[in-house]
Amino acid sequence: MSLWQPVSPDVWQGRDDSSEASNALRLFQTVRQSDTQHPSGEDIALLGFACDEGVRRNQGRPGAAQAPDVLRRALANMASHQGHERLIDMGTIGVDGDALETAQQALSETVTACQQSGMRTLVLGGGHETAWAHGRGVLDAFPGERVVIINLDAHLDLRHASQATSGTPFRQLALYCAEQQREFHYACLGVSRAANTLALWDEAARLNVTLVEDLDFQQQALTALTPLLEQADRVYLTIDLDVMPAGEMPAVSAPAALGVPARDLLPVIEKICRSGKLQAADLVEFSPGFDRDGQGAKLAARLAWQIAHWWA
Ligand SMILES: N=CN[C@@H](CCC(=O)O)C(=O)O
Ligand SMILES: [Mn+2]
Ligand SMILES: [Mn+2]
Repeated sequence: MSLWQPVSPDVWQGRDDSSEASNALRLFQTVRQSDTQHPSGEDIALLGFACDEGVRRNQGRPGAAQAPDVLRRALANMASHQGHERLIDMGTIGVDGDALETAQQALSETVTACQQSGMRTLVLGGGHETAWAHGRGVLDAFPGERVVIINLDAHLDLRHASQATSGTPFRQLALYCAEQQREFHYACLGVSRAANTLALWDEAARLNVTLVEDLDFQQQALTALTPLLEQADRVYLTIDLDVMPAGEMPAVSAPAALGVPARDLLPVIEKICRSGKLQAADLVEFSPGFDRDGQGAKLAARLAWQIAHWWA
């Protein structure tokens, strides 16, 4: 089986208002496909990662493998504004059975190639195992540069485990940086004290992670961003959708009891996007089977929509 899967033509579909005016367009009419267009330096490569093997290994609720096309469909009918013309859909990378590491390697290499050709990368899907692949791809594209990883998440994902899971990506990235004598810069914003054991908090302290708890997000998150953005050469933003309250975002592997509402997340996301340093972003842990009337998909797609818009 090929790990790379093209996007089916029935995914990017929506309401056609183009007879009303030449700029009455929606994303399905402006997103370009990689096989028909040559990417340029200004483009944002949209990549799906159809994978939930990391969630399965982490004893979670599988389903995140279905995320890429569900999120593409939710994006398709949204109005196309500034920045959205830069989106170029490069297809989806899947996982063959339980061969997670092979799929992660494929995503990592694709991200590095896109980044080195001057594109930025927006990855949709996967459990948080996406971050080991996406983050490594960015690190490999910019050796010698200071890459700051900003994770909006209820969980630290610094687990110590015998194999890669959705709970280990930032520990893997920390080890990877240490092997290369690179500094590891990691911030976890929106983290829940109740959802992470003391052992994980100790690990975060050992790795000098910048932390803003869910309870303090409104007061502290924007302030905490300033030094992070100043010290960065490049930023990798990863959004674990379980950072939001379960009532807003039911469609995740591990729903948050409290969470940070999207309204509070968005100013932080905007500041990161407008910093001029954002190189890569992803939305992970979306699990469509747990959605309610497509509301979680719409909200996740709106975050992706804002990122592409503010990135411009
Ligand atoms: N991606 C990470 N997920 C959480 C899952 C927690 C849970 O299943 O309750 C973690 O490992 O901490
Ligand atoms: Mn996570
Ligand atoms: Mn999480």
